[in-house]
Order: sequence, then structure tokens, then C-alpha cells
Amino acid sequence: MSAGVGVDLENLWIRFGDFVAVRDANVNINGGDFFSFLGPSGCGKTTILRAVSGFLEPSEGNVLIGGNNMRGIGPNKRPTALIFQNLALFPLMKVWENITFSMEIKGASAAERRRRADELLDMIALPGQGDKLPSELSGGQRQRVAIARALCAEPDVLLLDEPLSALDLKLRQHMRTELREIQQRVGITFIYITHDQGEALTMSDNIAVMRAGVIDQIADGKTIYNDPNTAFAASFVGENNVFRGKIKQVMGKEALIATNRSGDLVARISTANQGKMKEGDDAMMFIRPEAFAIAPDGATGDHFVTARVNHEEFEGNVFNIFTEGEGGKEIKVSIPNHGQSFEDHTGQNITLEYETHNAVIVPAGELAAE
Ligand SMILES: Nc1ncnc2c1ncn2[C@@H]1O[C@H](COP(=O)(O)OP(=O)(O)OP(=O)(O)O)[C@@H](O)[C@H]1O
Repeated sequence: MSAGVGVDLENLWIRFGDFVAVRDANVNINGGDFFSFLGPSGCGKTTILRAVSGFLEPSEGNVLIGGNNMRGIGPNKRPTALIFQNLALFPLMKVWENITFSMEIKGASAAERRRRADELLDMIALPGQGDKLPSELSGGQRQRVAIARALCAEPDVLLLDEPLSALDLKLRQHMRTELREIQQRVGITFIYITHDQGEALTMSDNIAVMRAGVIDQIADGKTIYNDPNTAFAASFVGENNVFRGKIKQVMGKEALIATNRSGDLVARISTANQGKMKEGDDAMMFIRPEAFAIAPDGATGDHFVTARVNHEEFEGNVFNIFTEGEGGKEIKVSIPNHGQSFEDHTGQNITLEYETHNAVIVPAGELAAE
């Protein structure tokens, strides 16, 4: 199986009549990467995948696989295989026959097919299960068989369109680890599309965050979580508290932001926006629930926020505190549970503190829907 074939999208536009489904996408996917397109329903993820697989010709721009321009090359001539959400295994064929169906079409002998099926069954951690019928496997095992069937055709790039969304939550979480392990074992490029940020963060080397046909940010998961470059990326990936305001003063990589509370707040300007934001710009500051700590009462300054506690809940790993800041602003705080005693603050005013590097400023923009 060939490894490490990269995929590039160059100035890719896809239109359906007047509707722009993908707007000027530029993406470089490294060979052997697990790369995810992450975004809400309808943002254009499947459309991009269809353009890579050859089921759709882009309106403008190019798809390159292994540096070769794919324009005019049909789906069955591309070195890709596609896995859908509702993978249909053939119910009356044994697992090994399902896996090697593409070889049967090409006239491979039964012995050859069986050998290959056994190799692939080892790869997906289902050794010795070849003689079962799909109905005798669990949902997650069937999913792995579908992956083996796609890998049997020896693609350079495996395209996965929300393949876990039909599974229940527990299995979905288990399959994340499995999928990542399979990808590392085969070493080929996986392009994965999902609206589930947990899936994208846990499995991917790199992620493209998409919104309404536009790619907002391409980076590894940690960068997207800690250093989002748009309001959408900050609000779509993970929980976040947003503070709207205007830039009061830029101080190198940091800025003061004037919000509707008394006193300005300080934060770091996200890396992609440094040097681009200036005094008077509409801005949004994001602070994650876990970035707040409870400060001594009465502490004041540009990294303190006072709020009234509406209610609290214990979630096991964290205590969540739901508060209302000045102007009715809802602020969620999550305090890690280290087994410490935890006073109930319901109905009280508390002072919250954050470190400047944990608060990030981006230009004001569209937020992800709740
Ligand atoms: N053949 C088509 N004709 C017209 N519009 C289309 C066509 N295919 C997709 N679209 C539109 O393009 C947009 C992007 O669709 P796409 O299927 O890529 O979204 P998605 O991000 O994969 O969403 P989901 O997660 O719901 O599958 C949608 O608004 C969709 O209605």
C-alpha cells in the first residue's frame, strides 16, 4: 500500500447555480495526515469531499492528489476510496467476502482474496472473524469491516464522510481511538469530515474549521482550541464565554477591550490577527470556562470580572458555576475537581480572575449557533 500521498485544494470554488457552496478554499493536506474538515451542517464539507473523490467537478480551481491535477479524472480513476455514514455491507456475504469484493470484480482467486482479507482483518483488529456474517458483528465491528473493504482497493487517500454518526455515543468514542490506530497502521492519508468537534480534536493531525462555504482556520487541534482566529472558530470548537466590545488600546500582542462593564479587560490578540487590529475596532474576547479562577472578594483590575452566581452543578471532573456578569452577561466557569471542599456560592457575588494569555481577542464576527 503506497503511503504519504498529499492532497491540495487550490483556489477551489464550487457553485450550484447562484449558490456558492465552497468559496476559494486553499488547503494543503500532508501525505499520511489524518485531516478533518469540521463545521456545522450545510457548511460545504461533503461538497469538498465529493470534489476530491471526483463525483463533482469544481466550478473553479484545482484538486491535486500526489501533486497531480485531477481535473477531468473520474472517481474510479482516482487513488481514493470513500466511506459513508450508512455503509451498506452485503448482508448475505461473509465478512471476508465483503472485504475483498473489489478483488472479486477484478477476477482475483478465492485463495488470494482470503489471504488479503485475513491481512486486513488483522489490521482492523478483527482476526479470525472472516467467516461471520455482518449481522453477527457489533455496529463498531461492522464499521471496521467497511473500512477494511475500502482499504482493500489500496487507495492512497481514504475519504470518510461522518462514518461514526450512526453509532451510539459510547461506540462513537471508542471508534475514534480505533480509527486513529488504523490510520497510523496503514499510514495513508485520511480525510475525515465531521460536525463533531470532539471527533476532530481527538483524531486529527490537522483540522480545517468551515463555516458557510468558507474555511476559517487550518491548524492542529491545540492551536484551534487555544488560538482561534475567528469568532466562529472560537465559539464552534469547545465551550467559550464571549465578551463583545471595542479595542481601547493595542499594546504589542495584547490589547485592552472596552466592554459594557465598568473598566476595561485585557487579553491577548490571537496570533493570526496580530498587527491587524487597531483602536476602535469591534472585537470579541473569548475566555474558556476552565480559564477562570475564583479570586478574593473585592479584587479589581483589567483581568478580574465580578458576577452573581445563578446556580452551580457538579459534573464529576469539574464544578460548573453559572453566573451573570454586569449587564446580564452569562458567564460559565468550570473549576477542576481535585477533591477540594467546594463552597456553594449560589446567590452570592463572586470575583473571577483570568490570566491574560488565556483570554483571546479576535475581530467581531459571526458566532456558531448554540
Ligand atoms: N447538488 C446540489 N445542488 C444544490 N445545492 C447543493 C448541492 N449539493 C449541496 N448543496 C448545498 O451546498 C451546501 C453545502 O452542502 P454539503 O452537503 O457540502 O454540507 P455539509 O457541510 O456536508 O453538511 P452536512 O453535515 O449536513 O452533510 C448546502 O447548503 C447544500 O444544500
